[in-house]
Amino acid sequence: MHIALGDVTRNQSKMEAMVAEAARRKSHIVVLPELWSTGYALAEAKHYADELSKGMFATLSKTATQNKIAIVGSILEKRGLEVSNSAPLFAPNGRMVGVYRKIHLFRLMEEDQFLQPGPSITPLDLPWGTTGIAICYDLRFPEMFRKYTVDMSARIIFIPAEWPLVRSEHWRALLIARAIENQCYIVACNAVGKTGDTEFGGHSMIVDPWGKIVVEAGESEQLVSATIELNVIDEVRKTIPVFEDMRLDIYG
Ligand SMILES: NC(=O)CCC(=O)C(=O)O
Repeated sequence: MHIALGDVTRNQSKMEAMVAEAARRKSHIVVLPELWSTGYALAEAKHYADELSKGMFATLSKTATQNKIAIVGSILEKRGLEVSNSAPLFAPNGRMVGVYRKIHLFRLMEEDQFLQPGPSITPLDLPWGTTGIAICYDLRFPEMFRKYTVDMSARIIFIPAEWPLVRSEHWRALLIARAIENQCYIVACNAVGKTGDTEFGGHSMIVDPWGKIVVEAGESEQLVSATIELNVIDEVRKTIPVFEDMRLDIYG
C-alpha cells in the first residue's frame, strides 16, 4: 500500500478496496502495513489516535464484518494520555481477537519521541493455531520471535511494516531468517512509494517454515495472496527438531 501521509480518508478508501478484493479472492485474512491510515505523521499522533473501540478501530471491525474476512495491520491507538503503534486483529465477525502494541520503538523515525512502547507480546488463539504479531523494527529482535514460537507455540507470525527502501536487503534477509530459525510462517506486509520524505521498500512476502518464499510483492502497490499449508510447519519441525535440540541450560 502507498500510504498518503496524514490523509486518513484516502488511506481508508484504499484499505476498504483492498480488503474487498482480498474477500473476492476468498482469503481468510488480509494483512495491512504499519500505520496504514496515517503513515508516520507522528507529530500529530495524538490527533490521529483512536481509543480501542472507536474511530479507525470501529471502521476495521465494520470492514471485517462486511467482507467476512479477518484483518490485521497497525494504527495509532490512544491510551489515556499516551499513543501506541498498535496492531489489532479483527475476526470476520468484527470481534477484536487481540491487539499487539509495538514494543521496540524505532528511533531513526522518531517513534521514541512520540509513542509509548507496548508492555508485552501477544499470542492469539486463531482457527489455524497460535499466532503472533510483530511490527516492523521488531523484526530485528530474534528473542521476541523465539518467545512466540518456543514459549507460546506460535505457528504463524504477522508483521505489518513501513520499512524503508534503503534497507530492503535487511528486510528480505531477516524475514527469511526469522521463518527458518523459528520454523514458522512469516506473513509480512510493507508499504511502498514515498510517504513524507521516506521511500518505502515493498517486497511484502509470505515465507514458509523452510525459508521458501511462497509469494512476494514488488515495489509498487499491489495485493498478493497465497494459501498457507499448515502441515509444512509440523513436517519441518519434525525433520530438523531445533526446538528439542536447544540448549537453554547453556544459553537460555
Ligand atoms: N517502521 C520501522 O520500524 C522501520 C524499521 C526499520 O526501518 C529498520 O531498519 O529496522
